[in-house]
Amino acid sequence: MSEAALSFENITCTFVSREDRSQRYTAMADTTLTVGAGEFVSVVGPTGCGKSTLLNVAAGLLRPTSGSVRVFGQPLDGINRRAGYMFQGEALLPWRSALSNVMAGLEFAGVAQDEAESRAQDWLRRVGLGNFGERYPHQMSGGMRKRAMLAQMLIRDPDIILMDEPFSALDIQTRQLMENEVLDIWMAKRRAVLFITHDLDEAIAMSDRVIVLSAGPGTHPIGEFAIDLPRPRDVAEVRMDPRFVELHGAIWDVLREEVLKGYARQKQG
Ligand SMILES: Nc1ncnc2c1ncn2[C@@H]1O[C@H](COP(=O)(O)OP(=O)(O)OP(=O)(O)O)[C@@H](O)[C@H]1O
Repeated sequence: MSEAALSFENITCTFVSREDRSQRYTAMADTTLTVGAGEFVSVVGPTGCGKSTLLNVAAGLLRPTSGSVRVFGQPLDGINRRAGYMFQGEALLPWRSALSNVMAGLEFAGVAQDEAESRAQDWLRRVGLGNFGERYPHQMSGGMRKRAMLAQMLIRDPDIILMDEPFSALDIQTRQLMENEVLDIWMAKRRAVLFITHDLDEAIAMSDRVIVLSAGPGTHPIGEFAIDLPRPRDVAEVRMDPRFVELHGAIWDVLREEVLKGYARQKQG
């Protein structure tokens, strides 16, 4: 069996509590999960349960309190150099054009200017921004900025792709277009993807496997579902598939209670 691209082994993350500095809050407890090479895995869970914490651990930005992370079998120590990430917010440098933003990672890695520029131009074309390389972030729509961020991440050809609700700020049509684009690119490259979302439809439409997290504190996986829908998929059309509806029902059965618990916790403040 080939080695997992990413494996979390008994990960626990505790933080100093924001409410009472003398207390600790256990965000994630004893979490074990893997993402196979070439596998698209989504993690869903109620708001505030620890999804971003999990991604930060995978990126090497946050060291777990206990447990370990392996990247293609090697213990992760520091930043995960084999991963590219795309977070919820805006990550473009406002003083750089789209082209210049997309080539930034290559420049930092010491790639020659000419080559960086031609590869960036190619990636801009692949994400549908071929004619917009000169635009600055404030001259682009939210969807265009997300496309540029996608190109900025993919240009470095990471072996593992980490995405934290990357399209949550987009309108539904733009979002579905981008989800399909990500799937097309993923089908061509088959990198390992860990995709965080609170949107169950998005998770099912895109993934090979969906993992459900419990509400915090002490978040951990409570369900795992193989998504056996045929590929290639169109994220809008696949939702009509009777098997999609069936999977949605089964996963929602597990997720519902946790969403209610998470909501109640938030209301308590
Ligand atoms: N640096 C920190 N210090 C203290 N508490 C933290 C820290 N980071 C996260 N937490 C807490 O850990 C829990 C999990 O946070 P996290 O951001 O991972 O959740 P999430 O599932 O990504 O949330 P959302 O669905 O709102 O994006 C939350 O209760 C949060 O308040």
